[in-house]
Amino acid sequence: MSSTTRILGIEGTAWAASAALYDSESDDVYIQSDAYEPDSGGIHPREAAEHMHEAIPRVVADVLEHARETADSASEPRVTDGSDRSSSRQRDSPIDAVAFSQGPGLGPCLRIVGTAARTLSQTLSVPLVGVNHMVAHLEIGRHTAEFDSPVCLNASGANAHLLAYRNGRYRVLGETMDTGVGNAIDKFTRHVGWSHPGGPKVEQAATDGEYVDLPYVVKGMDFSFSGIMSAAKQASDDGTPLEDVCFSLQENVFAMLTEVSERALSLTGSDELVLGGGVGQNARLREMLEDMCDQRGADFHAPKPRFLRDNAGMIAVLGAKMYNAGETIALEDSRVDPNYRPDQVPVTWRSAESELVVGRGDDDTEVRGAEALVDLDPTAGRVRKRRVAKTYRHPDLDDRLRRERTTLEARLTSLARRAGVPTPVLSDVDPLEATIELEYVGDADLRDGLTRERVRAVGRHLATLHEAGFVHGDPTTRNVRVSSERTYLIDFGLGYHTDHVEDYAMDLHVFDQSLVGTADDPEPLREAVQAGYREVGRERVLERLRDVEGRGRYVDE
Ligand SMILES: C[C@@H](O)[C@H](NC(=O)OP(=O)(O)OC[C@H]1O[C@@H](n2cnc3c(N)ncnc32)[C@H](O)[C@@H]1O)C(=O)O
Ligand SMILES: Nc1ncnc2c1ncn2[C@@H]1O[C@H](COP(=O)(O)OP(=O)(O)OP(=O)(O)O)[C@@H](O)[C@H]1O
Ligand SMILES: [Fe+2]
Repeated sequence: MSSTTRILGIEGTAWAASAALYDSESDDVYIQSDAYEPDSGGIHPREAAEHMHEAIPRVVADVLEHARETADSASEPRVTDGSDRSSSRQRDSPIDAVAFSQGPGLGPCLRIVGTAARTLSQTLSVPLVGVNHMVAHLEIGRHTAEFDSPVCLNASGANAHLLAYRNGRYRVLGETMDTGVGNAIDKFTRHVGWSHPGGPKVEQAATDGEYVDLPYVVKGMDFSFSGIMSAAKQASDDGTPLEDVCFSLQENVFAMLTEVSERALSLTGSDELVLGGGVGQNARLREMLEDMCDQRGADFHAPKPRFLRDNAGMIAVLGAKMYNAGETIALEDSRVDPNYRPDQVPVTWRSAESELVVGRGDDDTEVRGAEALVDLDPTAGRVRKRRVAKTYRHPDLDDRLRRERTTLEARLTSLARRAGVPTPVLSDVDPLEATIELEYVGDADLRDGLTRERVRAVGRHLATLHEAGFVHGDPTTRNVRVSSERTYLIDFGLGYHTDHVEDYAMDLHVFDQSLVGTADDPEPLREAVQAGYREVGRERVLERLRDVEGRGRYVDE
């Protein structure tokens, strides 16, 4: 297709009133933005909407003028037989379509963007394209990296999640269980009296800091910031120097994001990672991700800052891909959605060949997991697992995590077997070397041999652990080994003792996300886990699971 596509994009989900022109032939992205800066506190939805009301018309007018000025040099719009997409451009329109952020975001802001987009589309007689803001954060990185099938870490203000493409959708492999990563940092800076946005200030202050211990919470590929944020506020109230708190906050929060990204690469078998979102402007976060990818031989790409923070360029670029796939919407379908999730979007603009092929070779004797190097000796029936140092993590944090997890893995693997769940028998533990030796079990990972029966067994096993008062912590389709007779749970390093229903539900949620991320037809399997769980466990946990799944985490003011 030689014709050029020209899309005008509009963004205004929270703080950035932004418009952009994308020209597919030159690949040029012209962006005009006007930021809302609160006088005090965080983002006030009403004030932000007032800002949009005032600034959106201005940035749109500017970009439209640019589009008119450059229209002559773009391929001449024609009104012909309709066989060529460029022919649909109206004779007097300098663009082919208007793309706008349809959600997620603050309702009052989104509505102003929606109205502006509808008006413009009617004035110019061009179609509308409704863009999911989070998918745009992801696609801009895939576009500028020219990666085929990356895992994407979205680290923005109101969100934090890992996405990977499977079966026509971007699946959420993991996400924050409470606030977005930028909002978490901004809340801390508000507490110490710094103005919004706090991220850049924390980055600045962190340069002179020293490491102090703070909480570190990951659950499979999910994570939570509430504990570390309260601890950081407390530490500063108690007089810990702010630069030390900022430094340690960055070290822990970004190490958590890097760890879950590595786990997603390991689970999907992808060797490409892209970063998206405003927090991606942080140099320390980019450094950690780069380092992690280097260590495991994966490619990392972070778009330029102008494409990381909220901007209409990413809306226009994805708008063009969607427009070319025929994804325009009628006026009556253009309503905005403050809770629009990325996995609700049918991805029609990508070819199916870019699907990841996952699986482990039969003759591999050394496997690199997300955390460990695992030497396999099926003949001798033995496995040696070594948690290697992660150079991206602060050495104090790294030592602590590797030692704790090795000890926990040993203890909980045995405890689970005593409770009646098949697990490998342990032969040696060395916490200082972060090494354990255990029995080789199963013929394949569950990921490579998914059946309803096996998944049902996992449901029963998880319920058995929960009834015994602990969680697995990282139940994925790679942390289950299967043979013709048995289904084993392995890799208990993220497990812990707890009697909270919420923790049990999270354990199930982590497994559920891994099914959605790795199975071709996850629905019957998702039902099978719950059926298995119901045989042994409590209904309350399943009820809580539905609650966890239903939580909207997008807008947090
Ligand atoms: C729904 C949408 O409105 C929302 N947008 C959003 O959060 O804006 P974004 O531009 O992606 O990210 C802003 C966040 O990015 C943080 N930030 C900016 N520069 C930073 C830096 N150098 N280090 C850490 N955080 C930084 C800010 O503190 C703020 O919390 C989202 O994408 O979640
Ligand atoms: N006891 C075992 N018997 C057979 N295979 C095993 C055993 N332990 C590990 N493996 C294999 O090695 C892979 C990685 O092991 P493990 O999950 O323990 O490492 P990890 O680094 O914690 O991985 P991740 O965090 O990605 O789950 C497993 O998916 C499995 O294929
Ligand atoms: Fe954003």
